Amino acid sequence: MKIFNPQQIKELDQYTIQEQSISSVDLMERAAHKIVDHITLNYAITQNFTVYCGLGNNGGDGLAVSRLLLKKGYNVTVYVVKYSANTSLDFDENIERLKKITTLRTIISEKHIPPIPNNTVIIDAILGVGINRPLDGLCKVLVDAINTAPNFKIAIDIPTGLFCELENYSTEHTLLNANTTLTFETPKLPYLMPSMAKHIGNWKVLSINLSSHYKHNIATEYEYTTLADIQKINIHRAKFSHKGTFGHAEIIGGAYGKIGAIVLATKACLKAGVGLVTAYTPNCGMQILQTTVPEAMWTGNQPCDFYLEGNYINTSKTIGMGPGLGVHPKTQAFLHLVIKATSTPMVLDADAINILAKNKEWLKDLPKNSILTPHPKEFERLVGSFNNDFEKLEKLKEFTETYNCIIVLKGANTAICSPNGQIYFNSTGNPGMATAGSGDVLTGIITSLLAQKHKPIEAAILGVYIHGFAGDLASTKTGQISLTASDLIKNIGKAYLKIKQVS
Ligand SMILES: NC(=O)C1=CN([C@@H]2O[C@H](COP(=O)(O)OP(=O)(O)OC[C@H]3O[C@@H](n4cnc5c(N)ncnc54)[C@H](O)[C@@H]3O)[C@@H](O)[C@H]2O)[C@H](O)CC1
Ligand SMILES: [K+]
Repeated sequence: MKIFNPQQIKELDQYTIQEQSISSVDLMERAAHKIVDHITLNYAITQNFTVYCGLGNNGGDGLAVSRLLLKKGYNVTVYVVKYSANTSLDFDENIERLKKITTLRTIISEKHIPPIPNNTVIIDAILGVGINRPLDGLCKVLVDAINTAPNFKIAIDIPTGLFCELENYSTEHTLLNANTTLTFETPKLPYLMPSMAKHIGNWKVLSINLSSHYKHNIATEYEYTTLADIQKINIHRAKFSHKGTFGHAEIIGGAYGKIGAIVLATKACLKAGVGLVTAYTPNCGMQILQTTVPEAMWTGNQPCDFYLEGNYINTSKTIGMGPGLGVHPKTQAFLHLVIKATSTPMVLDADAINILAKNKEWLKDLPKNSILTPHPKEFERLVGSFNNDFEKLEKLKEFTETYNCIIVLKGANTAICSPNGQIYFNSTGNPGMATAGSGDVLTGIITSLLAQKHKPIEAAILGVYIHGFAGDLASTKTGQISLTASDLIKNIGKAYLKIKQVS
């Protein structure tokens, strides 16, 4: 699913109006119905609502929602927030429609903000994507008052005060803290940013059938990977395929006391469908590997605390490297040897990333389209610090473009950035996955998909989706708190089945 910027949202709106021969006020009505459908599903008729409406189309949405809720029998108090003299045409039309069924109240200055009763759900329709400057005056004081109130808050489209682009953004600005944001057609970029969660709350995309033609043809910098996107990827197995068809992966890592990381990555690699897998560990890993993963082959490196360059034999296997590797100086030299000896894309995780962060001049030796899977701290070690999540995304693009690689920046809504700077946010997964070994499982899955000849960007997107999906399926049995990395591995198969089932 594409993520549009405010300019594209405006164009999409206009394009739809022409393509579907629908008036903009009717499009607003369609949007309002979707909001009201959500509200009627979630709130009893006894619930009171207080709706704050601005003077543009976001305010128009608020007026239309208020009218539809009143008609259904809800108790709704509507305030028009008079921060300027200008109003939009669809706002004006909706004022006329609403006036016929209720009395409108107006807030004209910061001195006249009415107290907020505690039994009411607040609906924020003050400003939407049309925001072009930080909140000040009446809007700022009102939003501060709403934020102080303990009431549940629903934002229409975006919480008032939020900017969807780096331009104009500052952490200093006031913005409304919603508990739920009901947004139209597409998630907005900030919804995928950790620092914005407290302003957006739980968000839901409501489709208002905007032009598929426009959506299909317009290029966007950001995408949100949904099940429908994943189902376009071919995971079908042909009848006459054999294990050689699905590649040979080599998982390199582990040290004394950290062999479990390689066990997890190797098992996950198999479960994700690779034909053959070899685990490359220190000698102390051999028995453990052969006992816990009999399907895997083992090859190794003698000492247990570091890796020896002399022992490495370059093969044509697809390499996933890093879990439990350690950062001993000899291991660092070994990693450099491996990346120089490899010409096909590889997966680098954990200590492999930490070693590269210490030796940035080696990054240029990475095979083209290699996939690095840092967590936020590892990412910061690679690219340096940043002031906010918008800047983080800029650094992400800069890095992948400079080093011709793919970064999988792990977290809620993992961000996957391609070498041309396109960013794909993942939609699966849950906080239960923030557990030991979860990253090792991901390394195994992505290496497996690369070995199976998926294009590197596809392997990263699909791998991250499957990993999160397995986590969601596992948590229905274990709950999030008890979820372990082994539970993820057990659910990889089910995740594949679900993806295929509905396709
Ligand atoms: N395609 C869709 O997704 C649809 C969206 N709808 C809704 O329309 C709004 C966007 O409406 P718009 O009139 O463009 O902008 P706003 O209502 O957000 O803002 C109005 C107006 O306010 C001025 N302004 C900007 N910043 C400030 C500020 N800090 N203080 C005061 N005033 C400000 C500026 O002149 C703006 O133009 C979208 O979010 C949806 O809710 C449609 O209803 C359905 C289709
Ligand atoms: K709003």
